[in-house]
Amino acid sequence: MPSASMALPASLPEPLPRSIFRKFVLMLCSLLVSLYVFYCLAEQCQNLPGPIIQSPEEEEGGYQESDMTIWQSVKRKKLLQKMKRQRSTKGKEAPWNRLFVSHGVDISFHAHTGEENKASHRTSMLDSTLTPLGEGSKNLPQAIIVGVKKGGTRALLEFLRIHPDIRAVGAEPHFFDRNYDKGLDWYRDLMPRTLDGQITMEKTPSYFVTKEAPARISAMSKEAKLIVVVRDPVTRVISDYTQTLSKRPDIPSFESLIFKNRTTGLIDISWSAIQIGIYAKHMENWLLDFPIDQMLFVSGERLIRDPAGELGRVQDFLGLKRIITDKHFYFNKTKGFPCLKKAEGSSKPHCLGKTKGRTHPNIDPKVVQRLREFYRPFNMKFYQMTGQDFGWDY
Ligand SMILES: Nc1ncnc2c1ncn2[C@@H]1O[C@H](COP(=O)(O)OS(=O)(=O)O)[C@@H](OP(=O)(O)O)[C@H]1O
Repeated sequence: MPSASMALPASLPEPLPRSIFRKFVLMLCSLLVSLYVFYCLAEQCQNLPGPIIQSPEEEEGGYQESDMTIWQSVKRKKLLQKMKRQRSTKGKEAPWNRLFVSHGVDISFHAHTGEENKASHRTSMLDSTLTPLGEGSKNLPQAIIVGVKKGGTRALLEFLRIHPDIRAVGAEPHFFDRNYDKGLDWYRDLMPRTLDGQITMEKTPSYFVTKEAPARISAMSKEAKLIVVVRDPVTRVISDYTQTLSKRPDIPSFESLIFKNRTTGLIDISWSAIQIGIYAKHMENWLLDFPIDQMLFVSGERLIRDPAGELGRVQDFLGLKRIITDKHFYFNKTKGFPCLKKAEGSSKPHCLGKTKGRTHPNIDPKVVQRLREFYRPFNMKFYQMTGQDFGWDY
């Protein structure tokens, strides 16, 4: 019988001595471990979001997990799951939690939102800034949904997010009203990463009524495209009141808030909810800094009746291919609103959360009529300015 060593072909090199081989494997392992640790640390730092102040007065509950949260890629989703796993193993004291606390920032969206929802908002904030290392760059927004409060701004943003060429920050940054002193770098850092040709967007409805907002946006970019979702000012003010009522059930009645003098029917224009609906007045301010063709006015009513039609106009305005069409929507009878058939990367239908589409209280028709009269001249002026009849006056 030939021995084992004799069976080896003569051309094979001498095997490495065991001790050298072991050292080599050990070094390789430690190199791989350090690379992995380095990667994890870098990834976490990259994805920590900057603080955002979200007033419960504004879009309370706007951006929930139950809302239409669109993932731009499966890769992002995987990363998020990984971050969630890391967070759950580290408990409540995860680094991003500590960061929010240490900044003293409350990013909850609703005064009445439960703790569970608050946690999901926090996750949503992370979602909106989550981007794998090296994928694209953060840019200042080229298009902003500037208003109006309760107009349908969340629906528009969430629908737009289906478009592969749009990347939007989920929460409202409130940069041009409340956070301007934080500077443009702070603002840019909130934005999601974009690839060449993709448009960065955000929405903050209170910009529309902020005196300084037009000049500040223009100072950032004279070419910025502005989108205003407008809604019948009468329904808008009732919606605004309904939102406040849901948080503070003890507020005075709608009637007592809108009238300065109930007997004479004098409307109290010092109430901010009334002021917001005087669109023509706010427009004068915007037109000092932006030409009208840089502004698009979306009908909040048509956004509900025919979302694809309004989305078509918005995509044209943004210079994008009409990718969002009828086939993306279905009407959810229970919700009473159009919803998305599926978010990207998901096969499930998605509706906005329960704070969107609340049942409004019944208001005395005479009071509604008085409000219609009040707004009519301002609406006429607004139709003239925009060249669009929104059909609120009949
Ligand atoms: N698809 C869909 N689903 C649900 N809700 C929809 C939708 N499209 C428009 N709307 C209307 O959006 C209203 C809320 O407007 P905003 O998102 O601008 O509110 S906020 O200012 O950000 O708080 C909200 O107002 P209310 O009905 O008064 O709750 C809705 O009427």
